[in-house]
Amino acid sequence: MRFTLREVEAAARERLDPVHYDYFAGGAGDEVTLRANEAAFERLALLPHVLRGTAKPELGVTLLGGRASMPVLIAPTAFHRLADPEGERATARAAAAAETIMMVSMASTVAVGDVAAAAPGARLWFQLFIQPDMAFTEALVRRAEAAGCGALVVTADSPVFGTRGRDERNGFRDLPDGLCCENMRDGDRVREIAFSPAVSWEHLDRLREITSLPVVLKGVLHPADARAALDHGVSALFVSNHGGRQLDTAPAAVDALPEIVDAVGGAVPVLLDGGVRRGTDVLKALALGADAVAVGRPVVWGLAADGERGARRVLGLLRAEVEEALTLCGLASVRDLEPGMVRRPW
Ligand SMILES: Cc1cc2nc3c(=O)[nH]c(=O)nc-3n(C[C@H](O)[C@H](O)[C@H](O)COP(=O)(O)O)c2cc1C
Ligand SMILES: CC(C)CC(=O)C(=O)O
Repeated sequence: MRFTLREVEAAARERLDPVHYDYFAGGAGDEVTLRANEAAFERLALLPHVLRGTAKPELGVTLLGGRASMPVLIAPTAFHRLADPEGERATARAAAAAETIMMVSMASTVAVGDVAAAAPGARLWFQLFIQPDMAFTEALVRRAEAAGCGALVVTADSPVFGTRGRDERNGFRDLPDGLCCENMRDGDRVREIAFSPAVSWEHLDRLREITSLPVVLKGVLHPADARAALDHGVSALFVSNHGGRQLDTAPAAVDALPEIVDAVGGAVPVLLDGGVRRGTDVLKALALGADAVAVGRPVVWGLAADGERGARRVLGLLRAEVEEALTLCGLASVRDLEPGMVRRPW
């Protein structure tokens, strides 16, 4: 039995090809940001209340008109079939069982429509790297709409693909034969995902013109960009440094959160990912103003360790930890978390 996310990761590591483990685990540059994401949570202390006379705490949240049974969502990660033959189908079934939202990566190894078909009742959002070829971007949007996705998660932190030393040293460039980015099919070819520094706010405006789906802007760290995003009509902001895989030495996600929350001023929901490994991390992010968090690697570790069951286990562990931490903090609901409950001990 695996009792913590760390144990799930250790089990995944044993089962994965080391090259694929490194792809999932690694970060950009010296992995400063990768380490900082978890370290920043550890540095924060939770200040509990006592004698509140509460009952079993309420964990549910409503985001963009949809409900999640807990404030822990599944961040978009690529290539799930490297971790498990069922790939994103298994992840989506685990998401449906946990009644939480799965963000399906544009680089999924199962097409988004097939992910939806495999997991009736799953709440899916589609992650998009805006392609400079807006006609193809529109085709992707239509696939996401047809699959019933409830939002587009536009990843803005990847004008180029970050350099990950582990992948360079391992020579990991391509997916094994038989696997590809299924959403990138275009007639009888599979397109490469384009990462382009030319993508701008104008592209975001054009995207909003071609779809009525709400847009979640992912990868925002600068408060000025959060304000600009509001001017461009985004429906939610997603504080993220891509799990330390893009700009190394960008701040830890939870350290960047308060300024973004301040800039947003409650106008739209704020999400966060990066380094969430414990229920107490979830409480800290919510106390500092996030409406929900997402986990990337932990779900991949669950998948690699034990397929759909492993992904369910990860989500179940996080749910139990959030519930226990809320109870120990004397809170009746995730909504009762406030900034005064988080301290930097020094
Ligand atoms: C293996 C892997 C693949 C990822 N693929 C994508 C992706 O396709 N699109 C995207 O927007 N973010 C991607 N991310 C970033 C995640 O959405 C998320 O920001 C990050 O994993 C959160 O950090 P955590 O892994 O510490 O939870 C990926 C991250 C990992 C680890
Ligand atoms: C294949 C990539 C699009 C996935 C990604 O964003 C990542 O590896 O961080």
